[in-house]
Amino acid sequence: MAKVEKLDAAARAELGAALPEWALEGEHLKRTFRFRDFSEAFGFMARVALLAEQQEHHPEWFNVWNRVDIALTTHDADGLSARDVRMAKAIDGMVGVSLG
Ligand SMILES: C[C@H](O)[C@H](O)[C@H]1CNC2=NC(N)=NC(=O)C2=N1
Repeated sequence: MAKVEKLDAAARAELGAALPEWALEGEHLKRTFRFRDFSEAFGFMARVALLAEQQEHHPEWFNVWNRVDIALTTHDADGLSARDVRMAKAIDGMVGVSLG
């Protein structure tokens, strides 16, 4: 995979406004999601997994029962890139969508 450009300082400064639910921690964007139960949490993870395959960009994540912690970074950039911002926005767009 070709090297990917890291976000520059101006782009990083805009993250708080663009992604208010996400915390910028070093080279990761982090957000914790909570659901009614494990089934809903895992359903969400399945949807994010399909998104990750579409975008060829995969989250670092951790699940315990109804909680899913997601950390986004770009391994090919050794840091944050526009791919993480695009993925975070797409994940935000899924929240609240019925998991059936
Ligand atoms: C070849 C493949 O597309 C790359 O290795 C992709 C896969 N998923 C990835 N996911 C993340 N988070 N960062 C990457 O740099 C990355 N690279």
